[in-house]
This record gives sequence, structure tokens and C-alpha cells, in this order.
Amino acid sequence: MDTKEKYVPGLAGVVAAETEISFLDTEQEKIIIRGHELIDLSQKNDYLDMVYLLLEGSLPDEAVRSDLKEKLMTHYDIPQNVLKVLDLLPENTHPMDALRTGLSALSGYDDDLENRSVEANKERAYRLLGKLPAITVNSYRLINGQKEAQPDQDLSYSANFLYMITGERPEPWQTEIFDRSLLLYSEHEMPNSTFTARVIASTNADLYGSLTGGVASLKGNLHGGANEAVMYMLNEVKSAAAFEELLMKKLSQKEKIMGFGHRVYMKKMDPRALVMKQSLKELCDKKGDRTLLEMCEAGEKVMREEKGLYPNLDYYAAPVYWMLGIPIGLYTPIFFSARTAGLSAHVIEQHQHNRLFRPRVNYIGNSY
Ligand SMILES: CC(=O)SCCNC(=O)CCNC(=O)[C@H](O)C(C)(C)COP(=O)(O)OP(=O)(O)OC[C@H]1O[C@@H](n2cnc3c(N)ncnc32)[C@H](O)[C@@H]1OP(=O)(O)O
Ligand SMILES: O=C([O-])CC(=O)C(=O)O
Repeated sequence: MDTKEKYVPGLAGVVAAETEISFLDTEQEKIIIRGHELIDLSQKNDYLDMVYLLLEGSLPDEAVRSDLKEKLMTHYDIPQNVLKVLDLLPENTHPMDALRTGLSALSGYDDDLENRSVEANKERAYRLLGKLPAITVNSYRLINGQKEAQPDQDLSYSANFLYMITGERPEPWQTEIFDRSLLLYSEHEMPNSTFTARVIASTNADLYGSLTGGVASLKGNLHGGANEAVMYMLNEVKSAAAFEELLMKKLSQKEKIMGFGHRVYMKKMDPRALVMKQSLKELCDKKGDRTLLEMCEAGEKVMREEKGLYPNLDYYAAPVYWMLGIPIGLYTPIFFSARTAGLSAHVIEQHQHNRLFRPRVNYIGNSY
């Protein structure tokens, strides 16, 4: 008798949760975040608005936005002992592994760790969002033998983050582009890292553990790790023609091209990538050099013609970060930092309406 249930590899198309947080509406080609369209938000709002929307369910007014900035600022510092832990890591540690370690080490500093109430989880998420720029930047700096970067309280959240990364106070247009990238990265329904965080949270595990699992998931190059992989690939050559040739060679060797394809948007461009492509144009025009844009466009054409595949957000976020002077090793940690807002909202929701994730298998082993 065949007792097997339908097995869906990679759980493609399987509904794993009911959520009020976000939805990829592929019919209307919209990314919905708590009833708002993400692309609209990226034109009218900033990353802190998005943080508030994700955690509180509505957009902040001017006064609330300013309170939020102040609140995050009070949490900018990270414990000296966490810095010591990061300093002990060997220099060949991947920045995502260092970030994972730093994030995980913070749990011991939470006096209210066992409190899973919505309010306690939100406060925890705000504390983490305050600390994320310092953890992200300093985990990278310490493994590279550099001195700890200090925050500048006079700057906006995103300007300070960029300042800590580059060591230079950014121009307003640079902050705007960086902030937009954080907003676009902040939430995206049920990617692997969000699923991971929710699976961990479903055991009643805390926010730190759930997010630490999220970092591990996001590091993989089929997910967030693709952004750094895109930049290494672009840096292999120097012209659009050479990039086309490189991609054709990789395709002939049956390699996957990083930054293309998506489980949900296989047959069209990720709408977030379009916004980042516009930012890349702006950056190239400011510099008076369109080479990187031309290379990316050449890559788009090859992938469309050869594979019918389109860019995802990582494909255009990578060259934007390059043009902003961000070290490649920080691309995926920045993605995680931005996604902490969305992941925290999901962990809070999971704790609120929890049922343990525990699926079954179809056994294909030795007979018994
Ligand atoms: C922000 C983000 O995390 S977005 C995702 C970032 N990841 C990447 O850019 C990595 C490159 N892309 C991929 O590996 C995939 O497109 C994924 C993982 C994103 C989606 O994967 P899935 O939905 O599982 O599709 P899957 O990997 O099965 O691909 C289906 C087919 O398209 C091909 N394909 C998919 N993406 C690519 C790619 N980037 N390059 C070349 N071929 C590809 C596969 O080889 C496969 O072909 P086949 O049917 O002939 O074997
Ligand atoms: O949705 C996904 O599977 C991956 C993705 O684009 C994201 O996490 O932003």
C-alpha cells in the first residue's frame, strides 16, 4: 500500500504560516508590507519608518519618528566583553559568522530573557536594532585587525551606519541611497531566513536564538550571500563585453549566476532590483562613469536571452554598495542588519500565535 504523502522539494509554494506582516502578491506584482506597497514606501519613507511599521503595525508621525531615533540611539553601544569575544575570532572568520557570534553573545546581557510577551520582544528588537550597526561593523573590523568604530550620535540612523562603515560622514544623497537599500532589504514575506527564525521561535526559543539561526541561513549564497558573490563576479572583469563573455562561460559550465532568479519571481524582475538599478544609475552619473551599470545591463541581457532569468535585489544592491565604498565582506551582514526588523516582527508573531513546527517525512530508506 502506498502511504506516501505529497512531498514538495524545497517546500515550493507550500503555505507555512498565516501572517499580518507581508505578502508577495505575484498577480498584482506588488510586495505588500502591513497593507502598504514596499516600492511606494521606498519612494516616500525611510528605514526607521519601516522599522516602526514592521514592529508597531502603522507608519510613525514626525514626533514618533524622532522618538524612535532617540530610542535606538540609547542602545548604540555594545558590551565591551562582546567586543572581546569578537576580537578573539581568527582573521579568516567570515563576517557573517562573526556577526552571528556577536549577536548570539548579546543574549547573556538581557535581564528579561525568558519574557516572550509582545512588549518585551518589541523592546528587545529595538535594543538589537540600535546595536546592529555597531555589531555589524565592529565584528568585521575586529576580524580584520582594525580598531573599533564609534557611532556619531549627531547623524541619522542610516547616516551613522554608513559613517561607521566607511569612516567618512556621508553626503545626504549617499545616505538616502543607503537608507533605501536598508528599507528594501528589511522584509520579504517567507524567505529561508525568516522561515528558519520562525521554526526556531516555534520551540519557544528567544529572539537572539531565532535571529542567530537567521544569520546562518542568510549567509548562504542561494540567499543573502548572493550579494557579495555578485560583486566578486563583477570584479573579475572590467568591461560589459568581458562580463558577457564571463557569464556565457559560466553558463556553459552549468554554473548558477549569482543575483539572478528567485523562488517567487522566476519570470520577471524583482521590483526591488529595479529601484536599486535606479540608484546605481544615480551613483554612476555622479561619478561620471557608467561602466558598472553597463556591465550589469549586459549581464541582464545575457541572462534574459540565455536562461529567461531576471535580476533579484542582490544583483543591483551589490554594485550600489561598491559605489558607496562599502567593503564586500559587509554586504551580507548589512542585509541581515536591515532584515532584523522584519525577522523580529516574524518572531514576535510566531510567539503570539505559536504552534511548534514539526513536519513529517516520506521514508525511502532500507525496508524494515
Ligand atoms: C535576496 C535573496 O535572497 S534573492 C536570492 C539570491 N540568490 C541568488 O541570486 C542565487 C542564484 N539563484 C538561484 O540559485 C535560484 O534562482 C534561487 C535559489 C534564488 C531560486 O531557486 P529555485 O526556485 O529553487 O530554483 P532552482 O534553483 O531549482 O532553479 C530552477 C532552474 O533555473 C535555473 N536557475 C535558477 N537560478 C539560476 C541562476 N541564477 N543561474 C543559472 N541558472 C539558474 C536552475 O539551474 C534550474 O534549471 P534546471 O531546471 O534546468 O535545472
Ligand atoms: O524572498 C526570498 O526568498 C529571498 C529574498 O528575496 C529576500 O529574502 O529578500
